[in-house]
Amino acid sequence: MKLFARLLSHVNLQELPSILMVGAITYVVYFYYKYFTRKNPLPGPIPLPLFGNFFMFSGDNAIVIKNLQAKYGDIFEFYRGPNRVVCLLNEDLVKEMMKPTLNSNFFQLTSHPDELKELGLFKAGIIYNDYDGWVYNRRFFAKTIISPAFCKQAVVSVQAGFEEMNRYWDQLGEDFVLDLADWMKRYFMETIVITTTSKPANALVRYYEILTDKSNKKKANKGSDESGLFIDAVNSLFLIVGWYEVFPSYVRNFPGFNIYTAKLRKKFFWLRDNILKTIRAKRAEIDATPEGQPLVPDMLTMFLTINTPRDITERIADDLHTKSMSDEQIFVNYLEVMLGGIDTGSNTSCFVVHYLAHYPEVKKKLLKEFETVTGGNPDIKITVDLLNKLEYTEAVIKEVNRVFTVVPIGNRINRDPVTIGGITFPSGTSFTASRQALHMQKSLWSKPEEFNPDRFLKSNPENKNPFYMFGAGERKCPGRNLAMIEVKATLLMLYMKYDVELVDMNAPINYQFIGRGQKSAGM
Ligand code: HEM
Repeated sequence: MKLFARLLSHVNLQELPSILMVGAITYVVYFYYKYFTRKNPLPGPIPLPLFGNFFMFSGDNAIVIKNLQAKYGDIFEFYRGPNRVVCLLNEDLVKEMMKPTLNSNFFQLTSHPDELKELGLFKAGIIYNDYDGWVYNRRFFAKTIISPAFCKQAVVSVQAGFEEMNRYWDQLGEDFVLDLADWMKRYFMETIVITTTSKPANALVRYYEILTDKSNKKKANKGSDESGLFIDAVNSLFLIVGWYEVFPSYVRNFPGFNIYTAKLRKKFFWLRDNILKTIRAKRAEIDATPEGQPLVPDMLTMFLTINTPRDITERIADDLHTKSMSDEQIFVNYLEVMLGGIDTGSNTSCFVVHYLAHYPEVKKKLLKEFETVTGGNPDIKITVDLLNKLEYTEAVIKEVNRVFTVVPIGNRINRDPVTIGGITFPSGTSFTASRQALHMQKSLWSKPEEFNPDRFLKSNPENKNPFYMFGAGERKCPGRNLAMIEVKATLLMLYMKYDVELVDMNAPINYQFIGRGQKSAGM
């Protein structure tokens, strides 16, 4: 940057437009020279310099990829920003990538995780860490989240969150048409924040206030106080992280884009400071709790006490990972809980509601299962044991995810050269697998276009098929157990209390996979 500034100081201002023009033309010529002489070219749409095929992906990525598959076949390429991505769309092509091998050739998820350095996410937490850092963080994350004490507490929080939402719905009255996608997003945010910190995010109450505010003041100032800013920053997380993942620093800092980058950075660092404050307060709270008095088994308390004399994690640490976690490390893990656990759960729940409205026979069977396990009591205290009995509900959730996969695509980078589909790719190639396409493969699923939850019943052989709702391999979703608890409990409470109808039965699910304004329409 300094060199660039020094060069500029020698330039006559009148010559600047011509210099910029020559620079731009040189870049475009260089980009297309590299593009047309690339190794192992695959079919695929022609990219734009800097942006690649970014503009094609403005809607639902899974649908864009499905359309590209129809045109180019099961293996093709596109450009994410200036980086080439090889897209793989059948089980034979992805099986090597999805093997559950530790430190596999496909450990890395993004091509330039170092771009996340500016946000403090590179070599931290789980998603953007190197292998050793990942092992440490993932071990604590995954073991915390499946510990019986945590799951028990999570069920309590989910039920309390639903009851709170229920009170607002009652106050809104029977004739009020609910935007379920908005409510679910807020409800999942509330329950995820409570299970992580034991402190409310006030996401539900704020939404209720905004909906009922006659003066429109709250609507206009929706992000202005602490909880509003928190909700807004969490809602923008995917966008912020995605912006850094896709666009290298020279694009992010390009005049014009730099203003947008600064806006995203501001939100991110506000959130970081806010979360660090919560973590420090929790640390102080633990220190002030007398020995012998039990600590609440939320995720922060577990992280903060790992490898300390107050360890409440039922000894999830081992001889190799003896360090306690720093506030910074805990911050990134908390951020990843929100990145992984809010939109996924809320959208899955909405998609199920959509499919149940269209498949009354399935809904009838589901309601029967709810009736049986609860004895018909809509106010029953929900427990993990009760949720484990919901086999058909689990089958419905999986089948909805098969036909409408909530995280439809996933990325991997190879460490060593690899041969896939007879083509050898150099190390560092970016691959994208479409989980949605794999879930529709005719050779694996009988009549894949048909919605049939029975295929996921334990007695059905299709239940053993490779299934990617939670991904696969060493990076398979560590939150899957919690996710199933939350979604099952939510559906149980919703359908035991309400008869849910869609406003518009003809409206398809309106979904944009990127994390940006994800919505399920018609509810
Ligand atoms: C219905 C809900 C959920 C779905 C469908 C889902 C799906 C996924 C998928 C597909 C992956 C990528 C796996 C791969 O690349 O092979 C993933 C990763 C991840 N998920 Fe989830 N997830 C859900 C809920 C959660 C929850 C509740 C949490 C945390 C509380 C969570 C945290 C994570 C994390 C941290 C990763 C990254 C793992 C790694 O890179 O090692 N997810 N999830």
